[in-house]
Amino acid sequence: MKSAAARSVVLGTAGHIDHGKTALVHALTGTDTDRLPEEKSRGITIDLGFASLDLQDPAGHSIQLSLIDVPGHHAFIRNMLAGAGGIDCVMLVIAADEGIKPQTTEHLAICTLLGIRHGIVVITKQDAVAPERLEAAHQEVRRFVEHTFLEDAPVIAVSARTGAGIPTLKRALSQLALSVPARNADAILRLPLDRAFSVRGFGTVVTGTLQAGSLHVGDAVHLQPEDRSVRVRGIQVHGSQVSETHAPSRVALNLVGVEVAEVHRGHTIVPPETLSPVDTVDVELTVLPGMPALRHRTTLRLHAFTSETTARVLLYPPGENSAAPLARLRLSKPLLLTPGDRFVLRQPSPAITVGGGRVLDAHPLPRLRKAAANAWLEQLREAAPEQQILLRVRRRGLHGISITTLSRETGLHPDAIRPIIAPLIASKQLIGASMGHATVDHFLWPEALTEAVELLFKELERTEARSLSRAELRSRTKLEDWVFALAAVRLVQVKPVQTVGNQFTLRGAGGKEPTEALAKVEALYRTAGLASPIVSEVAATLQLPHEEVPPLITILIRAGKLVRMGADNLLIHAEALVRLRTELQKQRGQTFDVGRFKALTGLTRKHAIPLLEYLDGAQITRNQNGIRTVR
Ligand SMILES: Nc1nc2c(ncn2[C@@H]2O[C@H](COP(=O)(O)OP(=O)(O)OP(=O)(O)O)[C@@H](O)[C@H]2O)c(=O)[nH]1
Repeated sequence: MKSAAARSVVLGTAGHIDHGKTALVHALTGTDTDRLPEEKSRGITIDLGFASLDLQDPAGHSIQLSLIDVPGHHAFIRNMLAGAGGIDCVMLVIAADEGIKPQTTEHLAICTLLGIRHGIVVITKQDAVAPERLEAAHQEVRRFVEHTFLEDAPVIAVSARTGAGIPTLKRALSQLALSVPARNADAILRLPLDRAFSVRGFGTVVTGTLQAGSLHVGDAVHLQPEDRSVRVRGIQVHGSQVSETHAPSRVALNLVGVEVAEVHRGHTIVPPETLSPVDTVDVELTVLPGMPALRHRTTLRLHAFTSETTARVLLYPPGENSAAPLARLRLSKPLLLTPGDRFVLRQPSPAITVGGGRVLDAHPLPRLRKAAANAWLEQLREAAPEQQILLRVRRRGLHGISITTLSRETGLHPDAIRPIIAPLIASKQLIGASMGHATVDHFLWPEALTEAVELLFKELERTEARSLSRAELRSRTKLEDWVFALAAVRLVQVKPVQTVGNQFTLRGAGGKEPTEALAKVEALYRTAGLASPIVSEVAATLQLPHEEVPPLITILIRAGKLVRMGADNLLIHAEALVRLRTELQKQRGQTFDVGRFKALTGLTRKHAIPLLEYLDGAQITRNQNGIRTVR
């Protein structure tokens, strides 16, 4: 964020055609913002114009005012909207001779819909009217701004032609700039582009009003909605080369990695892998006074920042706040939107502004029932930032949410989310997990953890063996790795479950009353004696599901019924081993090699070798160069 000594504020003009906006910007800054030949020949503004004004606050600190001059002609409202979408405050221009006209009203309404709360009213062309008319214009203006955000704004009469009133206006603009609150420093870098052109020797240059964050020369950024990587080769702010710039500011960027034909107004620059375009948003609507209520399934034009698209309005059932109905907007083209973003809705024909609104959620969950989504939005719309985070974690249920997704959903930088979420974790309103990283970066609603534990427990109860390996339990419950890890820890704390290695077993399972499958497996090994089956053969022989056998074997090993031969997959029933041991003890001191052992026992080499190694390990035989002696 910039220091108070170099405050930067973006001011937009607004007002009816020919009321003197461009002339006023020229009188204030010396810049003629009408640059297009058609603008010159027709004497009207068609597209946005840009200028800057260096002011000082009473303490002598400099204020840089970026001015965006917008067209007043009703045919160019979409250009006006592209400019007004990113301003901090407005200068509503009204000609003394004409007074309030249709676009005076429409522009003020648009500024209100865009959430602009600071501004100034300028009565222009004071030189062209008699003092009585000027006085009447003043009164007309005062009545006009009653009950609007400009109600208490200064109203200053000027003449761009004679320069009268301009010094007073400059002082009022300094005051206005000081009253504008600083931009949200927690928001993710975002630069909606309003122009793209090519400059000989440099290549692609884009311009826009930096809404949030900072840009530095050399930054790797993404161009949305194409999600294209580009690099910032150079930055200019009001004609001066700079190495970095901070929101809010008017910036021109020289980009590497994109041709001029591939980038245009409506594209947005964001940091890589952060914000992404969306085509469905849940919003709070505002309908302008005098306009009929919006109908379900109406199609309108939506304007947000420098973007526009067609939006289909799907109304939620009317709630308590009938002045601001909730709706889902389906956009015909993905746009970059985050909660809190304002937008304007226009009817295509006749082209009029009907309303606008505020984005509540740009990532609605798919397949969520309408009533549930509606209830959630009703809570969200009034919620403070920390409550919003709680609501967002809670609605993810068993899936929980990562800090990256939370950042994308809220539009807030992860570093801004962490201090909000840390007290929520400390007070146990949320559960945090660190997936092997130093920082906690995944979050879960406490009741979701309880639910996950129940899921694991039920899964164990459902299996015949009452025992499952970690991998099997995880794949059956289909929980995210990190949620499973949290639930597995909690499972053994709160449920009658024990773990041995990677095996989860219900306590008491495999005890006095062996289950049917357990008995079958044991019987198979008992009958086989030393020539026992390998594990994969057990499932086939007994026609058991493949994955159920290892847990049963684990239970039998733990119960002392089966003995594992070394690291091999060979298991032998304990009774067969006892018989062999008794047999060998009768032959103490005798020697034999592998071949003789095979002949005596009838075993193949595959069985004989691990069994002999087991006997050596158990100190029943001693091995000297392949010749065993019975101890
Ligand atoms: N007498 C007088 N004429 C003015 C004054 N300001 C502007 N004009 C004239 O009014 C006409 C329109 O002025 P602009 O500044 O182009 O009006 P605008 O509001 O920018 O028009 P659009 O951008 O097309 O909406 C021009 O002929 C100006 O010379 C003023 O203070 N006094």
